[in-house]
Amino acid sequence: MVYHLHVGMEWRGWQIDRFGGMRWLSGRFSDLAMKLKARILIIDASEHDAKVAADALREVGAEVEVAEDGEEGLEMALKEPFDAVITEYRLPGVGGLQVIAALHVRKPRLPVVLTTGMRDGDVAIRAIKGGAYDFLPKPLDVEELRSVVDEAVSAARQMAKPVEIGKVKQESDSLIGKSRAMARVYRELAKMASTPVTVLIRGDTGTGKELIARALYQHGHRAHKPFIAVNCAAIPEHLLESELFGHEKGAFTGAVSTRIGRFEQAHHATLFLDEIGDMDMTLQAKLLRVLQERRIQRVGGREDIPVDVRFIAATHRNLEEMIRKGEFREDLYYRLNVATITLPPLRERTGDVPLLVDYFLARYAEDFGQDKASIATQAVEYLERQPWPGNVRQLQNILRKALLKKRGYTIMEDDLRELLAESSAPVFQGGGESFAEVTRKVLQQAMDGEIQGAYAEMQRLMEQELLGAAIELSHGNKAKAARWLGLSRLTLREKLQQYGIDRTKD
Ligand SMILES: Nc1ncnc2c1ncn2[C@@H]1O[C@H](COP(=O)(O)OP(=O)(O)OP(=O)(O)O)[C@@H](O)[C@H]1O
Repeated sequence: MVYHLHVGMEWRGWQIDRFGGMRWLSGRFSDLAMKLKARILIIDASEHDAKVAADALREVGAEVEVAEDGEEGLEMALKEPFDAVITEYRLPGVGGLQVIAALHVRKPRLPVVLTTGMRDGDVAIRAIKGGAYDFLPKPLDVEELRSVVDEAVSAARQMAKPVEIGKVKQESDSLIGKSRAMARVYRELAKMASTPVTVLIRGDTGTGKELIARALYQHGHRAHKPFIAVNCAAIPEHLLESELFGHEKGAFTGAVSTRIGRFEQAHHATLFLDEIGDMDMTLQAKLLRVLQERRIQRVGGREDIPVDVRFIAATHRNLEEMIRKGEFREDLYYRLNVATITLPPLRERTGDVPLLVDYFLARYAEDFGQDKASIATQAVEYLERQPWPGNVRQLQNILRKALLKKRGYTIMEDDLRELLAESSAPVFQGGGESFAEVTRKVLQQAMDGEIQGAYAEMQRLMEQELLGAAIELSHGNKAKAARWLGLSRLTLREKLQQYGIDRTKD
């Protein structure tokens, strides 16, 4: 049974999941809006079922191949490049679980989703323990199928798309930057990748924390096993525990079967806990126990299950400040703070801006089918002088927009000035847009892939607007502004810095 909560256009959210618990599907927009650019293999002996799944995925842009039995499917999956595989449990000859086991060994970075019409919860457990990425009951729910496949495809890309450090290669993502601060990051990265220690990656939004997490994984000793990422901020608090720890049948109303959580799924592999600062205090305590004891109990379970996981965590939050406010556990902080990589904000390494500009322009020119992109020297210098509250992500988005706007003509300083003014205009006031219009605009940006997560973006816009207005009305008097806002002066100063709002005096 699926309940869709439609906010605005295609928001897909709450769902009574196939294990009977509430589940936050992906927190992203419908694949219909997103367009799934992926190559998927469906292994199913039922022509009807294969067609239903294939049509549902083709409709959103995926390229789909179908195999009718396990042997053929396995051969295709091993030979050809796919982003994800969907296999039925019951197949003539080589069964679905065997397909999963074989691919887990030979192509551990290829996510495999098991489908079955059997109501036996044991199949799901065996599949996930055997290395399946996820499990879908039949008859398939089209939206659920698309959502799970979309997640699987992004997981596959996170694992398989190489992250090059300091150099540019086709078909790879690159960490760009020659500044001293980035050189330090690369050194830390090299040192920590080959050790099993838990690494905490810190840095403002858009500074490249996810890239670093992928690089740590790819250059680490568990690169031949899966990389499982959980965004703690994208999953509602009360669902996060079950997502991580799993649950036993009957653990809570509606938990109709046992569910394997991400910790267990990441046994012998790597688990990336993104936005760890957004985890609530109770769960922080439970996470600390996992880090110390390396064993878990499923929600509602008694059995201690050993988990051998390499943890990578990331946050853009100021954990020290959170500890002071009683929002983050100090013991967990000390546990996590042993090995850290801190990414510098872009405004502290403006010397890297020209390199990033070259890199992104070349990439986007290729994506947009343009021969080459050109940008005026003054325009690059202008970019070097900006505060970049959204860091590399913001720079990347501005360049993308500039390229689309100029369609092959040289990008000038004025173009960038205009685009930056648009993107950082005080949307609620000066822009003359209503709250509803802004909301729609932000949702549209998320659908276009310009921003990651409309929720965080709205929060950022509101904060920026509120702080900007307070500073303006107080004529730059931070103490006054802080009082009006009900924030400590320290918090306000940090936030102003984060958003690059100055014009202030203490
Ligand atoms: N040093 C870099 N070189 C090249 N691209 C980068 C670099 N840093 C960030 N990016 C790009 O900027 C975008 C944002 O990076 P990423 O998602 O890793 O940031 P983040 O720190 O995890 O942000 P958030 O805290 O908002 O999740 C991505 O498209 C990433 O590829």
